Amino acid sequence: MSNILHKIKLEREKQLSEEKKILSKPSLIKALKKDGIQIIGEIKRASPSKGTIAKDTFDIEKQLDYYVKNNIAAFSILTENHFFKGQNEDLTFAGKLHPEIPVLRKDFIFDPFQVAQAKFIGASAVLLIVKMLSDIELINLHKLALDLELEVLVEIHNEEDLERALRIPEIKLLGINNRNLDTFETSLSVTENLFPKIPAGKDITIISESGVHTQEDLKFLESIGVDGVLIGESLMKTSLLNPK
Ligand SMILES: O=P(O)(O)OC[C@@H](O)[C@@H](O)c1c[nH]c2ccccc12
Repeated sequence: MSNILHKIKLEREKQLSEEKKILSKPSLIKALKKDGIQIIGEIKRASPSKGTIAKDTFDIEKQLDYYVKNNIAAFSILTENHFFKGQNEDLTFAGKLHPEIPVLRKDFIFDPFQVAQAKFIGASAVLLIVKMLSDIELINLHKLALDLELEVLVEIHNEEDLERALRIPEIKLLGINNRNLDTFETSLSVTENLFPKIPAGKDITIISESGVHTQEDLKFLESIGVDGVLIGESLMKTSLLNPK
């Protein structure tokens, strides 16, 4: 490299690290590693299995405050519009209102553009659903996210998904989805059965997703040993935590 290019690069590196700091977000994994079972509270206005979930009076600011008051570890914000009535603006809003809380972009990601977009709308982490992606897509999208300083929640539902997820280099965060996406049925036994098959010692943070409705469900999942749970419907519809 010519001398001047080398000098410019050194100078530019300093400025770039400042620019990166401006976009840096709190870590979802760190938040999940705290003692006790951690809760990720989701903003889910609707879903293909339940139809409309949010009442007409739904106020996202109030809902986020309710989560924060009850010490949730992170927000999960659906940004898919057609089936889940989500929007990118919800995510940006949550991140600006509570900058200390990590935000997971809950969406159906298959295009590298969506990963970059997650960064620029303010996410701490993105979801990759193993079943939606080929091995090569999984590995490439995962790497792109890490390169952009985003964390990745890799979602699995069965042993085949788990095997494929474990082939992703540097996998750090796994989500066991209790919902069967063909039947929409949820069963916590999905977590009960898959959790022991995840190799210990790889330092993988593990959460259980979907179908958590009661304090007993929470206790059961805590007894299995997951680091956290992701809850949507029950938090949107009822006061599963403390009264709103
Ligand atoms: O509303 P529930 O049953 O608490 O589920 C929340 C969350 O796990 C669910 O919304 C979900 C899990 N994986 C997903 C992937 C895409 C969209 C949504 C999801």
